[in-house]
Amino acid sequence: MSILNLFSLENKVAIVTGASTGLGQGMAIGLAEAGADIVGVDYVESDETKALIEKLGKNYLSVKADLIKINPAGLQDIVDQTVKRFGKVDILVNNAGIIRREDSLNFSEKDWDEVMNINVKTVFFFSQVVAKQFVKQNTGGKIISIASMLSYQGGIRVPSYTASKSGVKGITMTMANEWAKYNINVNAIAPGYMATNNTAALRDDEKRAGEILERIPAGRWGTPRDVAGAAVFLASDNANYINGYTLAVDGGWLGR
Ligand SMILES: NC(=O)c1ccc[n+]([C@@H]2O[C@H](COP(=O)([O-])OP(=O)(O)OC[C@H]3O[C@@H](n4cnc5c(N)ncnc54)[C@H](O)[C@@H]3O)[C@@H](O)[C@H]2O)c1
Ligand SMILES: O=C(O)C(=O)C[C@H](O)[C@H](O)CO
Repeated sequence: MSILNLFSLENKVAIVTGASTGLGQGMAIGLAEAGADIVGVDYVESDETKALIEKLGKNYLSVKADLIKINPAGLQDIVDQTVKRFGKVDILVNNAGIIRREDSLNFSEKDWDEVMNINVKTVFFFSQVVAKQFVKQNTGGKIISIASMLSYQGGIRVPSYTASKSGVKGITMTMANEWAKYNINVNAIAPGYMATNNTAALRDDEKRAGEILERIPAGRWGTPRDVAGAAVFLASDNANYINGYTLAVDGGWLGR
């Protein structure tokens, strides 16, 4: 098989959380361009994502769910809907995530719990129910979770986000260690500073936006398209021997 064919996701089925906008939409489009049908899970359904995927000749199933409040039974229900529609699951992209900004002296329990729930607890339990499905199918599969620069650094006024993204990097290694024997690859992508809703407050703050831009060796903020190629690679057979790794897509930020 040629190296280019090994990038193909033809006949694969990918679940992408937070596919309605931002990095999730970019990765859903990238995976569909590589051949996958997509199940987009979001609390806001997007006609735009659906239209863009269908334009590529791929199927899009939209599942509405609040990933802050969902429990493992609710996540299993999404897997069941996917299997009912497409017969199987091959790829999970745990992308949906939120950030809450407040001084650590004043940070609330609500902002702690909501961020930890969606950014790390749901990532773990969605991975668990999808991994069980991979074992049942006896196919192996790929799990990709979205980490952050704040998996490596402290950040400012974002304690629960930093805890959650450090957690994503950690559990990526734990799950990879345990599930490699089932041909399941669990990896993460750590995007740098990307121009999406997640960073709107940073980009609105002229001083902070300037400091960030000045520190990015690439000299620009990242885009959803920048992470799409990394997601396609990690979802493909070219990544079969990569496990437990967090890949920075950061314009060089961490190297500086
Ligand atoms: N933008 C960045 O600079 C950056 C950097 C590193 C990591 N990330 C991470 O990338 C991921 C995607 O973020 P983004 O930048 O595209 O942000 P975004 O806010 O543009 O997109 C987040 C998506 O998740 C969905 N979502 C939010 N809360 C949800 C909920 N409760 N239930 C279901 N869906 C929900 C939103 O509707 C949206 O489609 C997040 O995990 C974020 O932490 C972003
Ligand atoms: O550093 C901050 O305040 C951030 O907002 C972090 C970004 O959202 C992003 O996660 C960096 O990878």
